[in-house]
Amino acid sequence: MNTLGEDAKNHGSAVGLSVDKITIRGGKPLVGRIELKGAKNLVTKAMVAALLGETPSVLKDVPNISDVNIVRGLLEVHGVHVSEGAEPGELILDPSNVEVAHFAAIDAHAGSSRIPILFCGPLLHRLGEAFIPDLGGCRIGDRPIDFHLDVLRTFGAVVEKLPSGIRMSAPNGLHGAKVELPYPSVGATEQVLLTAVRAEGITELKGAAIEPEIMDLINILQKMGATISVDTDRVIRIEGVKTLRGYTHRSLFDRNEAASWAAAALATEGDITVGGARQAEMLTFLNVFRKVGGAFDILEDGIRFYHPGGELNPVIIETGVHPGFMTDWQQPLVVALTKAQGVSIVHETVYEQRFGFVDALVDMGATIQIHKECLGGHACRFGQRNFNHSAVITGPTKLHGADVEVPDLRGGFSHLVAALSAEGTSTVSNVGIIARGYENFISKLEILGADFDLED
Ligand SMILES: CC(=O)N[C@H]1[C@@H](OP(=O)(O)OP(=O)(O)OC[C@H]2O[C@@H](n3ccc(=O)[nH]c3=O)[C@H](O)[C@@H]2O)O[C@H](CO)[C@@H](O)[C@@H]1O
Ligand SMILES: C=C(OP(=O)(O)O)C(=O)O
Repeated sequence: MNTLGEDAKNHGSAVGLSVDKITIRGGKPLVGRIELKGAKNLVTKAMVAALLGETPSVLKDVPNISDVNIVRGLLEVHGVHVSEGAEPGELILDPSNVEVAHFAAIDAHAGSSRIPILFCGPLLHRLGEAFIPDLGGCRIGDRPIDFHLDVLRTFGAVVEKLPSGIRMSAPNGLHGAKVELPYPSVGATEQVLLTAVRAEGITELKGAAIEPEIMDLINILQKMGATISVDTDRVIRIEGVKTLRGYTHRSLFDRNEAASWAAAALATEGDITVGGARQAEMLTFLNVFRKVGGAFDILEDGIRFYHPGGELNPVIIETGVHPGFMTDWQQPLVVALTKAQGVSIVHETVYEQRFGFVDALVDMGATIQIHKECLGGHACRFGQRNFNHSAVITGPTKLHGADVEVPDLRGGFSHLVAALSAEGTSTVSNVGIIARGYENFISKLEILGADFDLED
């Protein structure tokens, strides 16, 4: 992300959101039902996968979020024809006329998403060359791309660092390989999948990430004609094929958005039914939600999350790769933990700098200390490395209104939740960033009875 304000506005305007600030009068429980669409962390990759097909793909439940618009723009720059389908949230992606795009055009469309790096494998197969622009995504750590570049080189890609960015080519084609990731990176696993499916020969990936969004990407690639097996112990085998066809697919729901609204229900002492949420992909979250003192009912078409009354309990959470507690779930839940009776710990083991959002919560009256040590019980990659990656939250504290500025996507949602649960009035600015991953969040707040005003 560049300067926060500029970035936030870009995100908001990309989805028709013209506001920058929300003034929230807190202390009112959020109550009602909202509906989810597809997962930001699947839909955007599914759109890239369409590049691999010889025929058009149809993707359903695509949310109106700015990351989707960025990927759409990048596909269009490469000659993919993208149109709306018959049902709301349906996209038709026709890759019949894929063409080389100029670096400047790619850079202009890359925006602040991390997805452009996943275009490499498909574009190398289709066009023999690809460019990687400056990547965005939340600034919650260094977020290097070394695993991606190493993997692509192993497949036979030639990587050149030019003054304008990174250029990639495959003069001898791409070949299946044995690959082992040093850490089960979601993006690098997707890089391997999107490259190996059309590489010559067999790829064996060890140390793969196995998040539900990755499994759904595998579903899509299998529909396209790929042969992929997921073995035990994070091993994925891919048999490369010469051609793939388009797919028709309804995206997995956004489990990160579901967890955010669940935390909002708990922190505001409310009752929110999240239509489209499913139990299986949220098992770990649901266990923690219950331990904290939240209640949930699994419905046929969603999950009802509510505060059943009584006190909330402190917990110790370590974020981790699936099936662990997802790093994108902790921020709104930290707000609920400020209301728990006692000391909670959140040990962030996925990103080294993901507690930037807590300063605003402290300004609102929370008692949170951040430590460099690994406090969850296990040593992680960030221990002994000077990173503030463990949070100690002492409750219960009453939050009061304050003026706060959204630092990143999930941190931003946690600021909304804090303001909604606080006594008095808060102003949350830079809210456009939230549009990167939360579809229609302002209408959803309205539906749930939040008391707020919007400002440009
Ligand atoms: C668009 C998308 O799907 N974003 C998700 C994806 O991000 P993303 O795919 O970027 O996350 P990764 O799983 O790759 O990153 C995990 C860790 O690996 C490190 N790493 C990664 C790649 C690399 O080349 N070198 C390296 O060191 C990262 O810095 C980080 O510390 O998975 C994360 C972990 O579930 C989620 O929080 C993000 O919401
Ligand atoms: C970190 C996140 O996403 P991204 O990888 O797109 O920055 C997130 O969704 O919380």
